Amino acid sequence: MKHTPPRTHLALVMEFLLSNPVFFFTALALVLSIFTVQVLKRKLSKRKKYPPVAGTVLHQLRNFKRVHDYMTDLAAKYKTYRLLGPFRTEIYTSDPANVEYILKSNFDNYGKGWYNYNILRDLLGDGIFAVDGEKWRQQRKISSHEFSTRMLRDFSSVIFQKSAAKLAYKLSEIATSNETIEIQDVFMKLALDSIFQVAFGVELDNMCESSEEGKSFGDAFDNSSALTLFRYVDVFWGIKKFLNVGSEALLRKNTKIVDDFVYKLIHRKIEQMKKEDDSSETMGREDILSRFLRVSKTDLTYLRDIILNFVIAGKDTTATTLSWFIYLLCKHRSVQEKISQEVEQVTGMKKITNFSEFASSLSEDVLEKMQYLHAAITETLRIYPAVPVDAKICFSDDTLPDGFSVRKGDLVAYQPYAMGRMKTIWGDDAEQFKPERWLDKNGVFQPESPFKFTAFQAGPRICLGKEFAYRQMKIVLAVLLGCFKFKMGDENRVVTYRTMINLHIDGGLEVHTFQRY
Ligand code: HEM
Repeated sequence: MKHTPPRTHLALVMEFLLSNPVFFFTALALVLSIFTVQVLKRKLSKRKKYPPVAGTVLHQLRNFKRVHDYMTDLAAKYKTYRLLGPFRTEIYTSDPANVEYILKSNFDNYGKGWYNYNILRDLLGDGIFAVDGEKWRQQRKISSHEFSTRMLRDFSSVIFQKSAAKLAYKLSEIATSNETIEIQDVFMKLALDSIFQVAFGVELDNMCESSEEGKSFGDAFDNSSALTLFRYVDVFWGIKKFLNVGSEALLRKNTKIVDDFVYKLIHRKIEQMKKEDDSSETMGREDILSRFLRVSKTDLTYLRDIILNFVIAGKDTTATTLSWFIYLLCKHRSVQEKISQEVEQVTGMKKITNFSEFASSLSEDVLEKMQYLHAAITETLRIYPAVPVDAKICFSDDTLPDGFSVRKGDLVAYQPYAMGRMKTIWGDDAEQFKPERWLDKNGVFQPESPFKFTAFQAGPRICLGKEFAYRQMKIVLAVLLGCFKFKMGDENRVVTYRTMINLHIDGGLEVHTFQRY
């Protein structure tokens, strides 16, 4: 018997195709089109244009102390550029069209991602700052509703007025001595006290340091925030956490103090509310925690995460902005004088001795009339934005409006600090402090596109506390400038920032205060 060698699958397929010409040509066309698509794809991907490489993350590290200015210099050369890093490419843009694209038009493709979540979750949990997708959407929805209620607005205004008056009393003591006061530290304490009271309905009184518990929470809270941010530059943090050593052991200890305090307050509030339910007295508690407890029976961890995220969001941002504002007014005495005059004109009050009464008179209608003050706060944020760089992770390969491509996993950041200094955006006087640039000829504030003025981010994730922050800052500053004059402790000092996530004044700001009249 003739032995026929076994035929391979390929031989069988070829035999079948040759005996069926229709199949043969169809298969040939299919193979050719797949091949053509592959070749085209390869050509197209070769044609992809990536942003110019402006350096590496090592250059960034070498310029760490002045990193925002280093990146501003790069931004003046390239609107969009790349820095190469060991784990990912970092893309920085100051082009408003790109900013609009990543923050709004293609919002779903840019977010916190696993990278940020992993770093932030020990402190922020599943709070709004750390998450994306459905978890974010849900919290954004309930929180924006809460922030827009009249109840919360009125409740928080009273807290801001009281804390501004308290600060005024403290400054009036300094004004009669020849001493200086470190105003950034005072603003930090004031901001924590106010936001904590709005969030939990409890007075910490950090500013006057009268409560031991409040002080130890305040310290632990600051330490946990700083240690969490340290993870961004510490490549060994994961191992240190596993071994519970060094900065990670400290972080665990401090987060525990924060958690114990917060859970105690939540439990206390639940007990209080139960008692009030029994006696049908449910009104009068408008802090965020009470409102959340009333509308939903959510689990305690989630509640802790939601509320603690507000405290983190609202503290350093407001405090640093107030500090830079006072610094800029010390450097620009004529602006300081104009604001004081505006406060005097709008309120009709000149020689103010009762600070509490004056602060209580600062209703929303009164604040609305302070257009120059509004412009000066906005101008401060343009030059010294509380969040100087804000990075997202790209979720899938993409091309930005300027034609530059980005790859999945790349870090893509917009840069409020650099953008605030770009002549292409603000004109030749970009680096000058000029509140007038925000006013029309009738002195009415004119907002800019949020994709140019990016201090509050933009798009669906725009800062939720923007109006809240303006209201707080306007109340505090109207009281301070209605009552006092400010001068730097050391006029010759070169003031600069400390490189952190928020733009703090390095070493704080010592100022002299004087009664206005
Ligand atoms: C000068 C004051 C402030 C500035 C400049 C500012 C700026 C910002 C920026 C840049 C972001 C985006 C951060 C990110 O990418 O995650 C943000 C988000 C946020 N801010 Fe503010 N903020 C200020 C005050 C506040 C205050 C007082 C609150 C609340 C009490 C607040 C609540 C939030 C929240 C909840 C988010 C997260 C929004 C989201 O992811 O959907 N902010 N803010």
